[in-house]
This record gives sequence, C-alpha cells and structure tokens, in this order.
Amino acid sequence: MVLIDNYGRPLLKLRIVVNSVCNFSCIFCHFEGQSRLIPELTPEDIGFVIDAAMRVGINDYKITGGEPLLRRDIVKIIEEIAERRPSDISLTTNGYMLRDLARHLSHAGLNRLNVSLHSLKPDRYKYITGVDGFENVLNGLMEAKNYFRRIKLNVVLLSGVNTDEVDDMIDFASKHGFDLQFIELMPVGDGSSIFSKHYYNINNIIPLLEKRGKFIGNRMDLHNRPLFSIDGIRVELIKNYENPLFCAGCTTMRLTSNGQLKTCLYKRPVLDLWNIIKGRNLESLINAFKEANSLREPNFKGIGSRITVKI
Ligand SMILES: Nc1nc2c(ncn2[C@@H]2O[C@H](COP(=O)(O)OP(=O)(O)OP(=O)(O)O)[C@@H](O)[C@H]2O)c(=O)[nH]1
Ligand SMILES: C[S@@+](CC[C@H](N)C(=O)[O-])C[C@H]1O[C@@H](n2cnc3c(N)ncnc32)[C@H](O)[C@@H]1O
Ligand code: SF4
Ligand code: SF4
Repeated sequence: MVLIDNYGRPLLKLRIVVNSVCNFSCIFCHFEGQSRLIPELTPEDIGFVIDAAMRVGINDYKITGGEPLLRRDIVKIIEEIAERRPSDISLTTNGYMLRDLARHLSHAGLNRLNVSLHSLKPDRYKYITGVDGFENVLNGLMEAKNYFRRIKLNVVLLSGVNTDEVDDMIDFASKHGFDLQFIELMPVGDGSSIFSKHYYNINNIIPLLEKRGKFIGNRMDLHNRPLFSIDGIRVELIKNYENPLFCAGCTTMRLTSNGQLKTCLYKRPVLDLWNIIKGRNLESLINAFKEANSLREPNFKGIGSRITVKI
C-alpha cells in the first residue's frame, strides 16, 4: 500500500526532525520549518511512529534536526528505526560530532549520511556556520568514510559567498568518493532575512556541470531533482525555489520533534500526534497519516502539478 495525495504524488518518505537545538548558527537555517526549544519524542516513540508509517507504505526515513548528533540517544533512535527493517535510513548532519559517532551510527543500522559542507575555505565556513569547525568536520568525514559507502555532501550556494567553489567542491567530493548536492537557498526561517542578499539561482551552474560531466536524468523518487555524473560521482541539483516541477515530485512529509505532522516545509503543521503517540494508539496514528496525506499540496504549483509521478 502506498498513499497517493490529491495531486497524484505518492507518500514514500518521512523526514524525522529529532531535535530543535544546534551547536551551529548557520546564517540561513530553516530549522526544517519548526519552532525551537520544543519537547522531543523518545526513541521508543519514534519506533512506534515507524510502526504506523510502515503500515501506510512509508519505507524511507531521513533523520534530521536541529543537529541530530546532539541527541545523546541518537544511536538508540537509529536502532529503533532499523529494527523495523525499512528500505532506507539516512541522516543529515553538520558533521561536527561525526568523528566519534560514525562507527556507532553505522553499527546501529544507519545506511547513509548527508554531511553539510558549505565551503572548503575555513574562514568562509566559519562565516556561514558561525563556528570555526572546518577541520573537525573534515576529520569526521574521513572517519565516516571507513563505515559508510554512501556519503553525500550538502552545499547551499550563496551569492557573494561560495558560488566560486563549485569546481573545487566537485574535485574534493570526487577525490574522496562522496556524492554531492548543490542546494538553492530557501526563504524559510533565517533564510528569509538573508534571501535578498544571498539568493543564487542554482540553474546558473548547469553549464558548468554539463561541461564537466553529463546529465543522467531526473530523480523520480524525490523532487524530480536533476542528476549529473561527473568524475565518477553523482552530483544532484536541489532547485527548490519557485519550481513547480520540484514540488510535483515531493514524496515526503515531516514529523516535528514534538510529534506534529507537517505536509510541507513552508506550511504550519496539520496534525498534532503527541497524545496519539504517547497513548500508543496504532489505528489512530495510521488514520492520522492518511488524513495528513489528503492535505498534502505542492507549495509551488504549475500546469503539471496534478500529473501522477511515476515511481
Ligand atoms: N523545499 C524543500 N526542500 C527540501 C525537501 N526535502 C529536503 N529539502 C532540502 O534539501 C536539502 C537536502 O536535504 P537532506 O536532508 O540532505 O536530504 P535530501 O537530499 O532531501 O534526501 P536524500 O537525497 O534522500 O539524502 C536541504 O536543504 C533540505 O532542506 C522538501 O520536501 N522541500
Ligand atoms: C536544517 S539542516 C539539519 C541537519 C544538520 N544540522 C545540517 O545542517 O546538516 C538540513 C539541511 O538543510 C539545509 N538548509 C538549512 N537552511 C536552509 C535554507 N534556508 N535553504 C536551503 N537549505 C537549507 C542545511 O544546509 C542542511 O543541509
Ligand atoms: S543548518 Fe544545520 S547546522 Fe546549520 S544551524 Fe541549521 S540545524 Fe544547525
Ligand atoms: S511541496 Fe513543500 S515540502 Fe514539498 S517540495 Fe514543495 S516546498 Fe518542499
């Protein structure tokens, strides 16, 4: 069983926001569109959510935050999800604490990692993240390579800050066998206040990507993201702003750290599941997923927004 929304989009994935705190203060942080300093579900609560989510066909789980590695029980959270044997469990991190945790995350059943690395220049890195942490993250990445076959680097491109590093980023990622994604700045959270100053249309880098490698198609399981093959790695474009094609391929929903379902990064939560989760009411939780799915709607709409996405 897979839930399909009113726009023909299947619900395949869940982004689980496990906390609302962070050790960084990136100039653009959208904090997954949730409030800060809110209560957190326990690992067992999250396991219970997976029981219901699996029953409605969600098989792919992304752990994010805040900074998920700040949770002392992050390994237990992964174990709880892995126990249910979904097809994929991944985690997105700023990488600062990765060196000590990589081995434990892998042993707990995490399949792959996305690590944010917005610049290869330590000074710029500090300007963007507010932390002098470049070397730490690099060490974390090198350690993680020993345990994860699939690591993807996240780079938010910011006009006037790091757009001249696209070539260097590809070289760095290729040298280490990391995949890479270039992300367009979103006007959400702190991203709104710097949007007019730092927004950069990510389509601008397509000629460079085509020159260095080749376009290999769109990612049908998520946002129709364009994919390029360059120097042995996969480079992905996250062109999220004012892009109806991106939203037409949206196959995901967010669970906030305090147990609310958000159907879209830009919208307020549609359902509060806290009591249902704490009461371990499986049927109600399954019904809540179905109801939330019926409320899903593309944020950026175009002529093709009601076309069924092929999976
Ligand atoms: N607008 C929008 N942005 C998203 C959505 N999902 C992820 N993103 C953004 O995409 C960027 C990369 O997110 P990640 O957490 O690394 O995960 P991902 O690339 O979506 O997922 P995988 O490819 O499965 O690893 C971040 O800037 C996210 O905010 C979405 O549904 N809508
Ligand atoms: C909110 S962070 C949470 C995980 C972790 N703290 C990290 O930074 O990787 C998830 C991803 O969203 C990206 N991100 C945050 N704010 C953004 C914005 N306004 N526009 C685009 N991407 C953003 C981050 O760079 C990161 O790759
Ligand atoms: S983007 Fe990630 S690392 Fe940066 S402030 Fe937000 S949650 Fe923290
Ligand atoms: S519908 Fe919302 S959550 Fe989905 S891709 Fe569009 S902006 Fe992102």
